[in-house]
Amino acid sequence: MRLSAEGLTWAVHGTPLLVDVNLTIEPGQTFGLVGPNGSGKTSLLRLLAGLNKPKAGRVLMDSQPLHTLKQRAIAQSIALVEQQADTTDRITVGQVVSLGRTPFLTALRPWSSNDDAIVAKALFDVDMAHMADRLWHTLSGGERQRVHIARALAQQPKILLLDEPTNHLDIRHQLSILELVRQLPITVIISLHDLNQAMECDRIGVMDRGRLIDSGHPEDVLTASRLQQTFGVYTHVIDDPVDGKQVMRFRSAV
Ligand SMILES: Nc1ncnc2c1ncn2[C@@H]1O[C@H](COP(=O)(O)OP(=O)(O)OP(=O)(O)O)[C@@H](O)[C@H]1O
Repeated sequence: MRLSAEGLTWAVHGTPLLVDVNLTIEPGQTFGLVGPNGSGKTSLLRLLAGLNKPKAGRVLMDSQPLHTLKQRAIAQSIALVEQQADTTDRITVGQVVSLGRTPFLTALRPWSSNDDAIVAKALFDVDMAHMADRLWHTLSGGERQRVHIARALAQQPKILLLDEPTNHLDIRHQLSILELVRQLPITVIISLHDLNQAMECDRIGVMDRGRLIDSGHPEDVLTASRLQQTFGVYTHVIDDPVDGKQVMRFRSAV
């Protein structure tokens, strides 16, 4: 499914936080969203997920404007993994992931063994199957993050939005989650602070002070001059002698 933003603008108490964002992500692409702290990545993801309403502009799923759809219909196509999502309920890991099936359940279509299988697969994919019966509040930060991703996977979305999904993960789980989402045959938008990891995306967009200032192929977008201008760092680009891929090393510009 294609996801587009047309002239998206968002403000809080008169302060513009997103300004005229135009973006199209083609079906099946993995789009990396990068930018300094406070540049608007989370704000954009929440608008793309239909959680906040734009002051101007619109979001389209294929040709369907998001604002014409009910939240349940949006949740049947779009899943968002937020940076900070918490619950105080006494709820198990398996129950959290089962919530991903909610948009599809009705009186005529109650929980079935197919839903059990989808939840089990989602837990397996994030390496949390062995903790299905653990209480949520006993989990570590990284384990919680993997469960949130599993809940979104259980939603079987056509578009998956992930807000810094690897920030609490150890390196093995960072790599396996990124590999997992890249291989999903769906449209993925993922905000990342690790610019070397962002290089693995099909396309990249750079946010700066509420604007999408550049987008395109990673090597065209994340140039040394862009990194100096937008992130305030000097960058050395090195060719990895093992696989020939480019690796960035950063040095403070001040
Ligand atoms: N509800 C709100 N009220 C006031 N300001 C807000 C609100 N939500 C976000 N902001 C501000 O909007 C700006 C963009 O925030 P946002 O969370 O979208 O940035 P980000 O790029 O995701 O940042 P980070 O990399 O730190 O996660 C920030 O300056 C933030 O303080």
